[in-house]
Amino acid sequence: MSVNAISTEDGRSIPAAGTSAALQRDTEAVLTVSGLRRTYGDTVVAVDGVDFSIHPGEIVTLLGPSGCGKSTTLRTVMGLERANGGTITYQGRVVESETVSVPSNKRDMGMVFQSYAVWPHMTVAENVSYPLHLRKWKKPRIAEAVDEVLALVGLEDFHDRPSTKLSGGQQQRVALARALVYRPGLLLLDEPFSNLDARLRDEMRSEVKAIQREIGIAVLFVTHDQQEALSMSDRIVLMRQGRVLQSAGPEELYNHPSSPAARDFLGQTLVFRGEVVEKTGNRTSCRLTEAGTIIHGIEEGSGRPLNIGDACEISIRPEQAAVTREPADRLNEPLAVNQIRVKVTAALFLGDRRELQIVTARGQKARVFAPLEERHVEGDRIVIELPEVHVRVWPADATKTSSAPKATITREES
Ligand SMILES: Nc1ncnc2c1ncn2[C@@H]1O[C@H](COP(=O)(O)OP(=O)(O)OP(=O)(O)O)[C@@H](O)[C@H]1O
Repeated sequence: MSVNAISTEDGRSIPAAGTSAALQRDTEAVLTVSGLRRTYGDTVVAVDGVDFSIHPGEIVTLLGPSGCGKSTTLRTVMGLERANGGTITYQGRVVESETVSVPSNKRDMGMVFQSYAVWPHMTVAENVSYPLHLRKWKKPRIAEAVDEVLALVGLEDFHDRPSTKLSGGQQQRVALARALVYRPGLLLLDEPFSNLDARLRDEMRSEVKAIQREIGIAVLFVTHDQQEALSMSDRIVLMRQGRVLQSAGPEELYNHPSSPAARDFLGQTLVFRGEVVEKTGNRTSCRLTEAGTIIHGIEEGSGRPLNIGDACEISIRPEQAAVTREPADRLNEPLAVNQIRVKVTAALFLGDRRELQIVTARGQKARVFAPLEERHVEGDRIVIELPEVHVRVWPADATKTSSAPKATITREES
């Protein structure tokens, strides 16, 4: 499936990603969305001043909870919805603004929907060639482009297969081939894997990413699935209530969320309350409200520096908290810094490790992970260690901007 160059309708040859020609490609944004606004009637503000851009060869993902405006943003980029404000610039020209709205079929973008939208009365090749007939390509070039794209998505042997005789994953590949066949400058993917079973979804994620890397196309991807966003994206635009909360690479977003809302949406978090007792260099030390233990950590985000005496929140990702091997007879002794004592409420075998569901002295429920050799059972009292390098300290009132926590996110009951 290796492709060095891909051909376009007018016979141009576009360098594939990874080739030296591709390295010289234009680094200007393929797509720039600025101040995008979309309302429905007088009451619904679906998109409220969204800004982001996509550079050549990048996968940018719009991620956020249901109803935050992801699909509306994507559909407005595609030209299926009109904007009420802001500008969309694509390949150097404005395609959407107060005065301009280029129709979707003139935008040279490919789109794959959640419901594959493969036409049942057509064969694979007929489905895939359809956009080329609409664009009045000549027959020999259609045949060539269809063969090329079917090879790209691994369907070269399914050319004449009726679309009804395809599995879900194969239909999704047909939809992808149909979106790519005219070599658009941008591929839009709206939750394309959500109808597939878990195994196939994993497989398709890797394949789509490999295809994207191979042809070097820019992608705007919409999902509400954190794992999908983290594994697929070069950059994630995290949205909430029609606005951008934070835009960053997956690791940056996960490790350095700029607000509790961003932190709590992406992944699980253990959160404790406390008070700042010392600040030295990068270290902020807090006394935990519930145990009196001192926790050292790194101050994070939210703009307002903490002072000694301020109420604060201490957070850590569960996988970064370690279960210590504290002997049972020392369990009543004072704790060292960055330790907290908890009780196990359930121990689950996950195959490669154990998940311990825990509760703190003040009733906060959480989960941590332990190696297989740690055979804790319900009712055990254990000590968990919060390594300083992974502990983040926030102003306590910063949570007021936080979105409602998901079921898996735990926070201290106040
Ligand atoms: N045609 C419409 N008429 C009225 N309100 C709409 C319409 N389309 C979307 N909305 C509203 O706009 C908001 C954003 O919807 P949108 O579909 O963009 O969210 P989303 O983040 O893609 O959600 P999901 O992940 O559930 O698809 C929601 O409150 C939704 O109810």
